[in-house]
Amino acid sequence: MRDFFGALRADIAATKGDAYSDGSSVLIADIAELVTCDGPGETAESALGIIGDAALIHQHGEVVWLGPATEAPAADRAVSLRGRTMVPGFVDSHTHLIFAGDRSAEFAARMTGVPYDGGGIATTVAATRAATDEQLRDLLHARLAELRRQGTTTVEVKSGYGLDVAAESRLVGLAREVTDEVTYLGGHVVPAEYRSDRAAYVDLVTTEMLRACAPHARWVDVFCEPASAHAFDGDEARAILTAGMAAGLLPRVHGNQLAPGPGVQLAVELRAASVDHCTYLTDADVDALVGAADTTVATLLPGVEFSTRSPYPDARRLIDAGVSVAIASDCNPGTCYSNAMPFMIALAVREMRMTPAEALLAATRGAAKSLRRTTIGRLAVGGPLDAAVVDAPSYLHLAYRPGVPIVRAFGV
Ligand SMILES: N=CN[C@@H](CCC(=O)O)C(=O)O
Ligand SMILES: [Zn+2]
Repeated sequence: MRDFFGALRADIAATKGDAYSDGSSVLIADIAELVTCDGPGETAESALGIIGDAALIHQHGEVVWLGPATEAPAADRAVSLRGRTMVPGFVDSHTHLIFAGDRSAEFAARMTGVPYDGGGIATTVAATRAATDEQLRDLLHARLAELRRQGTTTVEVKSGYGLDVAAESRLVGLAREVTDEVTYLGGHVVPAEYRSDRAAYVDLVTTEMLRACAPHARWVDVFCEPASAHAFDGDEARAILTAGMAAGLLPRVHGNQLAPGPGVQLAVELRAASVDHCTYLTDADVDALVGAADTTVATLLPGVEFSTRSPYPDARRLIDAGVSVAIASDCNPGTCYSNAMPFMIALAVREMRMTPAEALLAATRGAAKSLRRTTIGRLAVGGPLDAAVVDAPSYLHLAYRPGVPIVRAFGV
C-alpha cells in the first residue's frame, strides 16, 4: 500500500539531523502547488499567492528561498514532495481541547431536535474536575496528535471546564505545556454552586481565579450569550473581559452563537482580537465588524452548526461587506467534537458558500490574525517552515475530498 506520508517522514528524518547540526540547507522539491497565503490581498485568489511547480529552501530554522522550481538555487540536501501541494499549517484559533467525560448521548439527543443551550457544560465540568492531571494530559495529547495528523500546526486552547480557582488554574497550566495560545475562560458558564448568586461567581472570575490563571494565559474569553441561562449577559461579560485586560490579557469573545446579543458590539468596543461564532448578527453588528476589520476578526465555527444542526453564519454577507473572517474547529464535547480543520474548510465551502480560496485563507492567515500572529498562517522568506502537505495536485482537494485523510502537518 502506498504510504506517501510515511515515506516523506523518513526522507525528512534522513536529512533533518544533519541539517540542524551543520546548518546545511534543505531543498523541498517537486511541489505541484505552493500556496503561500502571502500574496497581495486584493482578491482571495491573489492573497493565496500560489506558485505552481515550486520549490522551497529551508535553513537555520527558516525559509530562505521559495519560488518556481526552475529558478531554485542549489542546496545541500533535497526532499521531494513528489507532486503534492504545500499550504501553511492550519491555525486552529478556537478550541476547548482539555476535558474529560463523554457527551455523545447529548449529541444523539441534539440530532432528534433537542436544542443546545450550554447546560451540558456542567457534565463536562464534573468529569474534568474528577480527572487526574495525567488523565487530562493524555486526553489533551491524543487530541493534539489527531489535529496534527490533519494539518494543524498552531492551536489555541481554552480553559473553562474547571470553573473553580484550583481547577481553572490547573487547566491553563496544562494548556501552557502545549501552546503559547492559552485562553482563560473562567467565564464559560456559571457553575451550579453559584446559580443563586451569579454576581459572586463573576466576582470570583475577575479576582482570585484571574490572579491564579493570568500568569499562564495570553487571552481572556467569555461566553456572552444572554439567550442562555448558563452564560453571561453583556454587563457580566464586560466585567470579566475588562478585569482580564487589566491583568494584561488580550480579549476574545464567544458571541452571538444562540441568538442576537451584545457579544459582537462588546468585542468591537474592547478591540478584541476575535469574536467567535457570529451566527446571529444584526445589521449593526455587521457594520461594527466592518469598521473593526483591522482589529477584530469574526471567527466562524461551522463544525458547531453541523454538530448542533443549526443554521450556519452568513459568511458571504460578512466577507462581501469587508469583515475579517477566520474559521476554526471549536473542538469541544458539547457543540463540535471534531478538530479536523480540513473538514471545517469543506463545511465553509459547501455550507457557508465561501470559495475554496476564502476558506483556506480563513483557516490560515485569517486565523493567525485572530491570534495577532504574523509569521504563521503564511509561508514566506524569513518565516518558519510551518506547513501542511496535501496529498493532491491542488489545494482545492481540501474541500473536494471531505473526510479523506490527505493532509499532514509538515515542519522541519
Ligand atoms: N458555547 C460555548 N462553549 C462551547 C461549547 C461548550 C460545551 O458545550 O461543552 C462552544 O464554543 O460552542
Ligand atoms: Zn468555544
